[in-house]
Amino acid sequence: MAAATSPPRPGHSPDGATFIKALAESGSLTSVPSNYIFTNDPLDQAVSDPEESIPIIDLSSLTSGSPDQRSKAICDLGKACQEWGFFMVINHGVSESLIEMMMDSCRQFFDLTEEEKKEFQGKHVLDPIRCGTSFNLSVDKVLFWRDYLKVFVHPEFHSPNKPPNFSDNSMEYCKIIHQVARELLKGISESLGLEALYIDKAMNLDLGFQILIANLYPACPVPELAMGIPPHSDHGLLTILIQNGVDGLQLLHKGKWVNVKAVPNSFLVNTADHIEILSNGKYKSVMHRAVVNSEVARISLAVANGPSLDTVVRPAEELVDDGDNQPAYVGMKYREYLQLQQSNQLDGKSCLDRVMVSCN
Ligand SMILES: O=C(O)CCC(=O)C(=O)O
Ligand SMILES: [Fe+2]
Repeated sequence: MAAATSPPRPGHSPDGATFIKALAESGSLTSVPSNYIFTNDPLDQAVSDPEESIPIIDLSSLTSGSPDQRSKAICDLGKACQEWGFFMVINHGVSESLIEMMMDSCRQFFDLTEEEKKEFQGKHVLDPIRCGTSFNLSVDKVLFWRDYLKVFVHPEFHSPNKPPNFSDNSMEYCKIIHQVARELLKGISESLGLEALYIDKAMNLDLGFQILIANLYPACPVPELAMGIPPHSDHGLLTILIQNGVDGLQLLHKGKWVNVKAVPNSFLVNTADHIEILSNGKYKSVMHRAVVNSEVARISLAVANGPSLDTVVRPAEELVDDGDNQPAYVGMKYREYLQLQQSNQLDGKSCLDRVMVSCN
């Protein structure tokens, strides 16, 4: 436990990780410790009321609508992927009680003692259960105001054995989220002019790699000086995120940062790097970041839905030719991509640059 006179210094304790939660809640902080100071360009301020509103997709029109409703939903989905790389999903059919239970389990995980959480620290970026602070302490130059738990949940299901209901809740929640992701990917395939199950088959989603990522961003005394998670794109196909009613996610849209004001009970979905690769750049992965606030802790729960680890992802053959649509990305096995992304600093879309043809 941290005494008020000697607050823990995350990332610098002899035994590895200390969590930002302990530091933020120690009552000893009036400012942001220097190793957390993240200087944002003032021009990077986010806007709350963008001229265009963030797209909303009604999942029920996609799964059980009339043919006309389904065609419209596919068209809306394609537009959302092309113009934003982000959309909110409503009428997703996942019960509010399951979402609440899952959120509670995450909160209870972060409320475990430091000693208990350290059991799940993990050592390697591909360890199936890993909790920690910031992003990757061995490479982060500035620390982020974030604690996290990452768990591989598909095709093999893992779970910490504490708190008591975490395993049951995450198994049920992640299974449903996998189905939602597959439904959305059917619509996205069709919006690209491919057959509905194209992405499902090409990415071998029966063995699709799924990671549950719980993020805790404690209240911060001077939020302008710290960053929860810096600008980045996600590595998989689609990330589906919920939060504890506290906003903080921002997206880069047409060169401006936009605050996401979440519609209650919606899923916040973003397209990730492997959709960009597969679509040969027609749909880009969206840059996003999470900011912190001085009032309350924010918890977000992101489920990253990716290809199977052994899939070599490259642009869909149907979308490339020898003329104007030459492949813009080289193929790479998802496992290698993941390892690359998790082992390096989180730095915008630098990982995707490595598979872009123009950079090779
Ligand atoms: O907390 C958020 O809203 C974003 C989290 C995120 O981008 C991530 O976990 O990859
Ligand atoms: Fe992300």
